[in-house]
Amino acid sequence: MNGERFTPVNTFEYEALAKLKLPKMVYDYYASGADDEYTLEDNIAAFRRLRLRPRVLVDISAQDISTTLLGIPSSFPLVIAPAAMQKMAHPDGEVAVARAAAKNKVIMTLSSLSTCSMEQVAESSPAGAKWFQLYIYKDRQVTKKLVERAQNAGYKALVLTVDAQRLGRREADIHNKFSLPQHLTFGNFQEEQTTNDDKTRTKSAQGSGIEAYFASLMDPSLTWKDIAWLQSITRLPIILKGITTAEDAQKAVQSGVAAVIVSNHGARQLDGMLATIDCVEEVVDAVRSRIPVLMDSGVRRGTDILKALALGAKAVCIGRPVLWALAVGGEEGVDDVLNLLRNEFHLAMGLVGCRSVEEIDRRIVVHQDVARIQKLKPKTHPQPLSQNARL
Ligand SMILES: Cc1cc2nc3c(=O)[nH]c(=O)nc-3n(C[C@H](O)[C@H](O)[C@H](O)COP(=O)(O)O)c2cc1C
Ligand SMILES: CC(C)CC(=O)C(=O)O
Repeated sequence: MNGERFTPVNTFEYEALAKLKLPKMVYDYYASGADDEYTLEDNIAAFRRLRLRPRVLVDISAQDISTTLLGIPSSFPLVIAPAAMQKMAHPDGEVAVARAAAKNKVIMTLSSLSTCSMEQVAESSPAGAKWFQLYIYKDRQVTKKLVERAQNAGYKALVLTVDAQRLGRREADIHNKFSLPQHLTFGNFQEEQTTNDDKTRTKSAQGSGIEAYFASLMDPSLTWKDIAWLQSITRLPIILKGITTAEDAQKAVQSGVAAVIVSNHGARQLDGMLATIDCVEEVVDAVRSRIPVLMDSGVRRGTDILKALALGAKAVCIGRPVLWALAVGGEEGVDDVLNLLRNEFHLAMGLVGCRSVEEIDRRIVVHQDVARIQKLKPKTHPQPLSQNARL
C-alpha cells in the first residue's frame, strides 16, 4: 500500500492516521481509559458480541434515517459528545467540529473545558443546534455564570456530567505529566486565565496536570439535590450524562430531567464497569419511555448505532472518532467521519430490513455466545504509512 495515497474509510483508520499526526502526549490523553483499560476494550468488544437478525425482502428503496431529539431534528440518530481541549487536535478546534456538525444536521455538545469559547462556537455555525456540557464547580457562581452564558448564546440543553465527581486515573497522562499546551487556553475562562496562569493551564510538576486541575475546581460533593438547584437557575432542559443503572435511571426520571445518556465516559473514569452498550437495556427498562435514553462509549460503526437503537436507545453519541477526524482533516475530516457513519447506518438499517428508525426494534439484535465470538478475530485494518495521507 502506498502511504501517500492512504484515504481513511472508517473511524478505526482515522484513529491510526491521527496517531501518526498527533504529539504523543495529546494522542495518549485522547485515547486513554482508566487504569488497566479493561472497560475501554470492552466498550468496543461488547458491540461485537451483539449480532444482527436481518429481515429480507423488504422494500428499502425509500429509507428515512432521520430522528428528533428533544424537539430538534437530526439527520440520523447521532450526537457529538463533549470532548475537552479540541485545539490540541487542530488549530480550529471546536469551531471546526461545530461547523461540520451544522452541515450534517447533527447536534454538537460543547465541553465546559473547550479551547474555543462557547460564544465563538455558537457564532461560528448559527444554523446548527448545540448542547452545552456542564461540570459543576465548587464555586457555584462560576457554574451559574456558565449556565447563563450558554442560555444567552443559544445552546438548547445542558448536559450535566454525573460520572466525574473526581477524574479517573489515566496512567499515560500521569507518565506524560499531561497539561494543556502553553499556547492554548480554556475558552470559557479567559478572564480567570490572565490572573492565574499556571493553575488554569493545568501545569503539574508531577502526575497528570488535568487531574490536579479538575480536583482543585470541581465539586465532589454533588448529589441529587443539586439537580433541583440547577433546575432552579435555568429554563434549559437538563440531560444527565453517565447513568448506567436502573436505580439511578429511576431517580433521574423522578428528578424531572429531560433525558439521560448511558455512558461510562469512554471508559475514562471507573475501569471494570460494564461496557455501556451492556447497560442500555437495564436503563431503558427502568425509564419505561418516560424520557429519551441516549448512549455513548465505543460507537465506531453504523451497525453499532443500529444495535444501540435496537436495545432501546433513541440516539448514540460519539467522542473519540470526532477527535481523530479533527486531527486528520479539521472541519473536512469531521464532515467526512459524519458522512461515513451516516452512510454505514443507512446501509445497515436497510440490510436488516428497516425503512425508518421507528421500525428498529429489539428483535433485530441477539446476544452472541461469548466463547464462540472470542475465537473470531476481527479484521485488522490497513495502517497508513505516513501522515501525508489524503482525505
Ligand atoms: C479526550 C476526551 C475528552 C473528554 N472530555 C469530556 C468532557 O469535557 N466532558 C464530558 O462530559 N465528557 C468528556 N469526555 C467523554 C465523552 O463525552 C464521551 O462520553 C466518550 O468519549 C464516549 O466514548 P467514545 O470516545 O468511545 O465515543 C471526553 C472523552 C474524551 C475521549
Ligand atoms: C478536562 C477533562 C476533565 C475532560 C474529561 O472529561 C475527560 O478528559 O474525560
